[in-house]
Amino acid sequence: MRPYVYLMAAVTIDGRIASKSGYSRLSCPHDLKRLHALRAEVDAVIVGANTAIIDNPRLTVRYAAGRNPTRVLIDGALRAPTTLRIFDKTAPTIVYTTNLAPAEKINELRRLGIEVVVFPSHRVDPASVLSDLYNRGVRKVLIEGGGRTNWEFISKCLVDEVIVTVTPYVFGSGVSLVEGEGFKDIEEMPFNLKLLGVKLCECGKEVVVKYAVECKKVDTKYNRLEN
Ligand SMILES: NC(=O)C1=CN([C@@H]2O[C@H](COP(=O)(O)OP(=O)(O)OC[C@H]3O[C@@H](n4cnc5c(N)ncnc54)[C@H](OP(=O)(O)O)[C@@H]3O)[C@@H](O)[C@H]2O)C=CC1
Ligand SMILES: Nc1nc(O)c(N)c(N[C@@H]2O[C@H](COP(=O)(O)O)[C@@H](O)[C@H]2O)n1
Repeated sequence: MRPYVYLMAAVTIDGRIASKSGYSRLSCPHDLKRLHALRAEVDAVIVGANTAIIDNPRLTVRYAAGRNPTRVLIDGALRAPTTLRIFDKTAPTIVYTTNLAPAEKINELRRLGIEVVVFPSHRVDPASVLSDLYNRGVRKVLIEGGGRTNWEFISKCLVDEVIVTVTPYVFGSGVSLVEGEGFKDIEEMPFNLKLLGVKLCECGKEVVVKYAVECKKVDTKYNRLEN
């Protein structure tokens, strides 16, 4: 079993979530309120190593009412410095890493009270992350990027809902919403996207688009949700 999975991001009109320099602050204050309201609704928020290192995010609920979710970091080689905000005491944090992680860094994080799960391989398996979170009582998850992490989950049909805010900017290069090996055509996509809604942001400059991810083939082991 796995939790229900949301993926949320703000993109430029050319589909970038960050510029070539790593700049990513795209959302207006209204959109940030939506992000924080969703954080308050879920039990856990997932980010990848680059997002943790570049943004140094808090991943807490500040612009909406509600409790902080558990923060989840996927960091294969455990590159994230222990001084990052994601390791502070404001909310629990779980790190998923691999056998590439230095033992001393794992111990350092554990001494800080961080839960560290080490996969016995060179890769973190996203389906196993979700099933582990489910076993810890997590029923709703928000994936907050970046592009590579989004690919890891969506390419395996491990996302249920995508919420993208299109903002009035163009980067021309940088990080796309989804960054991976890619699909050669729409037939190769393992899912269909069903439009759930479109909303003009309160700021009048951004558009929020919501899609349901419908898997073409349901993997009974990993894609099964609790009913
Ligand atoms: N505008 C927006 O809404 C948002 C923008 N962003 C931006 O996105 C950018 C970062 O995106 P991106 O560079 O794609 O990086 P990610 O944040 O997705 O991090 C990718 C790294 O995480 C580790 N990782 C992810 N999945 C796995 C796995 N299954 N197994 C092992 N390691 C894994 C890898 O580290 P390693 O290579 O060490 O193995 C990988 O290189 C930042 O600039 C950030 O600001 C982020 C979120 C939202
Ligand atoms: N939805 C969304 N819109 C943007 O414009 C963003 N830059 C992000 N980024 C995500 O939010 C994290 C920062 O969180 P804190 O404010 O520090 O709590 C960042 O790391 C991305 O995951 N998202």
